[in-house]
Amino acid sequence: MKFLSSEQMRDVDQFTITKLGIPAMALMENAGRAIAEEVLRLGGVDRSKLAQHWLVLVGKGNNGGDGLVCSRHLADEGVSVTLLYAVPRDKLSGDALAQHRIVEALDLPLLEYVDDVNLEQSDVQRDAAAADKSGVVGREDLARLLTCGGYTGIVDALLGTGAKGTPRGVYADLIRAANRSGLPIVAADIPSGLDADNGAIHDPCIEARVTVSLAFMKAGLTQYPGAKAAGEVVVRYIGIPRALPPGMQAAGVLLTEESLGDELGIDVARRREADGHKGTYGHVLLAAGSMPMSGAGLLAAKAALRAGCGLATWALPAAVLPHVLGAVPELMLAPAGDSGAGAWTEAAADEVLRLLAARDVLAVGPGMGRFPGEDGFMRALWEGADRPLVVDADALGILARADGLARWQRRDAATILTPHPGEMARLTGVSTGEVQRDRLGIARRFALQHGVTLVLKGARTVVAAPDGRVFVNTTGHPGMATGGSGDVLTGIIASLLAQGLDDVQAAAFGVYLHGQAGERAASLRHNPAALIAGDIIDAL
Ligand SMILES: NC(=O)C1=CN([C@@H]2O[C@H](COP(=O)(O)OP(=O)(O)OC[C@H]3O[C@@H](n4cnc5c(N)ncnc54)[C@H](O)[C@@H]3O)[C@@H](O)[C@H]2O)[C@@H](O)CC1
Ligand SMILES: [K+]
Repeated sequence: MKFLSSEQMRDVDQFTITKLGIPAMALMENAGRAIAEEVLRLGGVDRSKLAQHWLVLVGKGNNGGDGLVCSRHLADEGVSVTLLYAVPRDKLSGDALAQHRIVEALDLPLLEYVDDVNLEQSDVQRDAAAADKSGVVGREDLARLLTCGGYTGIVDALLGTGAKGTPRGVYADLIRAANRSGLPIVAADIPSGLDADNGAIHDPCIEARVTVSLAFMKAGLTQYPGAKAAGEVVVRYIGIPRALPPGMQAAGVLLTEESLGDELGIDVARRREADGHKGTYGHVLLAAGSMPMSGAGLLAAKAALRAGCGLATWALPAAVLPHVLGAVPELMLAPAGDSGAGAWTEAAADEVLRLLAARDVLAVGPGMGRFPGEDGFMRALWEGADRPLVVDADALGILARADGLARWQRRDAATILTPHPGEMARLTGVSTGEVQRDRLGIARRFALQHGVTLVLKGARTVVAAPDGRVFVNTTGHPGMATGGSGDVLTGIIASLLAQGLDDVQAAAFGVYLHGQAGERAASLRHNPAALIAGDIIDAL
């Protein structure tokens, strides 16, 4: 499933209206109808339509217009509706104003929210208040109206993709009051207060039970905390063609079994050749582990085998080898340089590169620790490995400290980096918070700039390709937030590369399989808090 940024959504709207000639009012009609259907689905679970009373919060733009159409359809279904406008009715713009005239002609109950502070300052609002005292709700009345009004739920049609920045004034009041009411909220298009482009939320932001994303999924609904504020996301067709206008590339694609096949050409059934042998499925070389972090190497290597590669060799400091010998009998072990205490050395890079000559892919980093000469070690692998390279964990730390992306030769073979948000922050020199506020944008720019495939881990992992394409994973489970989970992912991705998938395919399918295995592993536990990384491997 494709998702779009707010700017792309505007372009698609414009293309549909001006180039195709589908009237904006027709799109709004379909949008409002779709929202009403979702309201009825939510409200109908335990109540009849006649017993329901929805409060529809209406903003001044087209999002408000959607809310007005929705309320008209709800009323027609026999559901009671009350409209609460964020602005005086004559301040609605464009198509929303046209929709207002319709609901006015139908005599739907209508209230206007007036911020009491502004009441003294604004002539327009004072006039509006004077014109219809009974229809005006002040700040004092707002909480009482929402909590004691007997409403079934709230439709949030305050702000959509046209919103900029933090909700201001009356909008902020209405959003806060809606959240405090505890009533279920259905958001039109996006929860008001959400940044539709990156999933950041402003203060305040609607906390929706259901979000009805119109025409296309919006980028901001794919990432946390926006994904949480959105609740259940339903994408509804409103008459805008599903094919994008010529030349437009979606902001990203959600990874599902369907999109892995259609967009990335992956055989998700993972058929094996009837006459295949272990050589058919590739040979992974892993450089990982040190004393006492040998487990990271074991997890990554075992995950690689479970993900289907024909062979896996684990290169590790010689002194560690006796301690892990036989732990995974299917695995080959290769001692590589050692400081004497089970730590890596700069010279070990030569041995790793020698081993790589007879193998298909190199994964480096899990449990490697810090060591003297790490800069030279990593540079030798970065510049010398003429095979696909997966860089994870401690190897990412070396890359960041050495400023390798700027200082070292650009690689010809495929490169996949798999940072968690903290590692991404060190690679980019910004804070973890800044990374999390714009995961899609930061991942995309980084991949484009450095010519690598970037896997930015965390709930809804982002995969950014060197050509600017972005994918967001949909599988996974909070139980996977446990030590070693990332090592397992590294093994899976390396394994898929060894089996002939390209860098973007391996990264995308890797995060998908990893998340799916995590879901399965969590479901096998009485409480998913008990999930450990080895369970993910077992569930592969
Ligand atoms: N033809 C179209 O363009 C369609 C648009 N649709 C709806 O229209 C929405 C986009 O409509 P608009 O572009 O009119 O914009 P919105 O309705 O999202 O809101 C824009 C209005 O809110 C105000 N505003 C912006 N940022 C604010 C802030 N931080 N605090 C307070 N007020 C703020 C602005 O004054 C502006 O008038 C979509 O999300 C969707 O719901 C649907 O009706 C389908 C068709
Ligand atoms: K909204």
